[in-house]
Amino acid sequence: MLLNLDAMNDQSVGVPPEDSTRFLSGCDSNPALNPETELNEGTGKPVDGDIVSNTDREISFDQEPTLPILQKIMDLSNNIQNLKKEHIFLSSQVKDMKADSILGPEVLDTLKHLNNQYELLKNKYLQEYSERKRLYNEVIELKGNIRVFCRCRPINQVEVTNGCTSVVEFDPSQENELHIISSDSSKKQFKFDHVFGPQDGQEAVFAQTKPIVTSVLDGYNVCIFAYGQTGTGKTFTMEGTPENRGVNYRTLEELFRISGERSNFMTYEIYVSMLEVYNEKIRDLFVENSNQPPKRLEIKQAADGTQEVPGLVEARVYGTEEVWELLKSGSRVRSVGSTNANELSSRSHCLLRVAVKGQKTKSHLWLVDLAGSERVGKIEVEGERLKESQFINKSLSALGDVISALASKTSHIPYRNSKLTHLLQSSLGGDCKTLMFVQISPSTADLGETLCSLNFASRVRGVESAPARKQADVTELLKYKQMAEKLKHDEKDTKKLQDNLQSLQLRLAAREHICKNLQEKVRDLENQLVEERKIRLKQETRAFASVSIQSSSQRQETEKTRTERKPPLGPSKLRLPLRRINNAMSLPSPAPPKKSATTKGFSVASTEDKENNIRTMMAAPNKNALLQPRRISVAVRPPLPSTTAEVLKPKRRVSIATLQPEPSLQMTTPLRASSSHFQNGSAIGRPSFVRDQRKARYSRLFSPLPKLKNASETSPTIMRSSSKFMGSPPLQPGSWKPKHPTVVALQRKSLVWSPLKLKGMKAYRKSLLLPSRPSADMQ
Ligand SMILES: Nc1ncnc2c1ncn2[C@@H]1O[C@H](COP(=O)(O)OP(=O)(O)OP(=O)(O)O)[C@@H](O)[C@H]1O
Repeated sequence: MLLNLDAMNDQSVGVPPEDSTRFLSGCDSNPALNPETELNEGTGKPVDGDIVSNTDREISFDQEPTLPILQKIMDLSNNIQNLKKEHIFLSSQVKDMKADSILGPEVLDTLKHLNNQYELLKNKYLQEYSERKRLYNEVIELKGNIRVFCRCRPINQVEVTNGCTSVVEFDPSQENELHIISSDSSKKQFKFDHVFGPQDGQEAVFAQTKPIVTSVLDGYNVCIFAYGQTGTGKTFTMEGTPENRGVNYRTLEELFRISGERSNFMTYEIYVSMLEVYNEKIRDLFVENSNQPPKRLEIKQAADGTQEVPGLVEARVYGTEEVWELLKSGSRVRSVGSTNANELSSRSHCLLRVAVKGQKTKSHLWLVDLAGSERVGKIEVEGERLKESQFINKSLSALGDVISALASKTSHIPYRNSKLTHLLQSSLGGDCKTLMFVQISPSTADLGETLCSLNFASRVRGVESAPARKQADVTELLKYKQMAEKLKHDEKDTKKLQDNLQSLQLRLAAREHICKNLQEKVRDLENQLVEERKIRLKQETRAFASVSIQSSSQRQETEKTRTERKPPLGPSKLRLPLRRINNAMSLPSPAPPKKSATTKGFSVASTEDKENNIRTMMAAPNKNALLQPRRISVAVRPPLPSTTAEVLKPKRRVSIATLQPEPSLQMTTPLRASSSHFQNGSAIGRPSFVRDQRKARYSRLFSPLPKLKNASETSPTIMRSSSKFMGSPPLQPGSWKPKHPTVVALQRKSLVWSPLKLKGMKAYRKSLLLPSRPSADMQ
């Protein structure tokens, strides 16, 4: 700030110039404090050229006292200087802050980190968004791509005056069905995806519609139309009134809201067009009526396969108010006419097209207010109105055909049968979503038309949910249901099997335990047997030694006795052949046989059983029956033709008796001796029962072999038995030689035949030899 001191001097009255000069000279010495000096910003030094030379204009204030104004100037100059200093200081501070704190590396790092986080969150959000979109779409598809809502308007004043009543009944608990009371008081039920009653406002309607319309932002084509008789509220539902705005306005409002929400990562452009199809002609409703004839619009197929109307005005919209004005202007242009059903009846189909252009997508939403569907006769029209009605009906029936074809998934969809369906082609079918509002009147006067509309809507919905689609769903459901039942059943079975397995395992464990015990017992018994055999062998060896000494003297005597006493053998027919022990027959017994030890085909009866069998056998009249080969206890002997008393006598083993070796051959086996007591199947010349059975047995076993005079002396039975048992040919004195390996072995070896030798006959040995030893004589 420069002060014009010359001027000041002129104005200063009574101030001595000397005093003034003195006063100012102090300020001059320091240029920074000189109010006239403009300091260089930053250095605080005076700017060159701004230094004021006070020598030229020295002012002396000596003569006059300092004026108050001058004092004020001085104060202000001081203030200025202070402020300048402060400014310089603050400037340097700002410079420092810029360099260090604001854009320092830490701040930059933080910013970078935040930026990364932002990108990450943005990507996550986009992923979630696409997933939500997919799920949302699935929900819509599950509900059905073609959905039908029914809306019934309230009964109006005219209808009340005319005495009409409501024919529609709603069940508040069932929001998707309604009943129509017919003239005969019968009720007809209709079901839809949702039913709106007279009390349901525009908000409630749009709440159900919203999920479908917003699909357009996700790239789906959507078509919503209102169908019904004239005056039932189609225009009210779609356009609404300023107080009760309809689906069209609310849809655009919602689209703006969502696009605003997504504006951070997605940008949408929204365009609207409005047209009507009147008498099969397309008219642009955004072109105001003028005196010129309206431009004729046609439908063309675009390169991407969509239907376009070249020349149709498409207005980009940015907000709801703008939309409302456009809709109003379009509605004004629409063709309306007065019918006796509606003062301002829509005589055309009004279509509002909303095009949404996303970053990669472009989709269309059609909001259609159809012309009244009533039958021609109903509204008593003629002339131009009649023609309109015919066009309307034709196009509505074409729409019905298209929806039916879509729902039943037929290969040909008749889109081109009307301008309406042709226009909607790319928004009807495929993965497009379709919603139909069927508007009805509650009045009794409109019952016929109401039933017509409801039947049409039911057909649309019913076909949609019938074979092609719903049935597939039902089949799938049934399949899952069956699978679930099977699974349940299988689980039950598995549980049962597990229980069974568990019990079997327990039983097995118990059996194993028993088995182990039995094995131990068997082992003990075998050991016992071995011991016993050893003892017996010793005894037999001793007995044989003593017997062989007396054998020569006794042989003569024995033979003589045998020849005298031995009765001839019975006829061979009556004698039963000796059988293999495992092929022996059992005797028929009236009583079931008692439990006996059985080992691999060998049945060993108890002593009591054997006796019973013998008795039964004796009593059996049919002897052939006895010959039937059956398993028989080796303890049982076949009956003999001799007396009962003889039969009951203990017998010697036939097998032993049949062995007839060469007389010359000196047999060392005790088997040879056994036949000496056996003649005609009965033991002769031996005590009937010997108390010491073992001794008796030994004596029998080791008695000298009988001398056979000739072959004729040998009983055929014996021969046969012998041959069967040992495989030896009929005996020829002096010529017979054993051929069978067993016999040869027996002759060579000094051994006693015993069932003990049989392998695998543990039970046999156990029961026959050890525990019931006395029964051995029965063999
Ligand atoms: N749900 C409703 N609530 C209140 N008023 C309704 C309702 N639905 C229809 N209206 C009224 O009924 C009258 C006829 O409705 P609107 O013109 O919408 O019928 P429309 O089906 O479009 O008839 P048209 O086919 O002849 O154009 C209007 O006055 C409208 O306000």
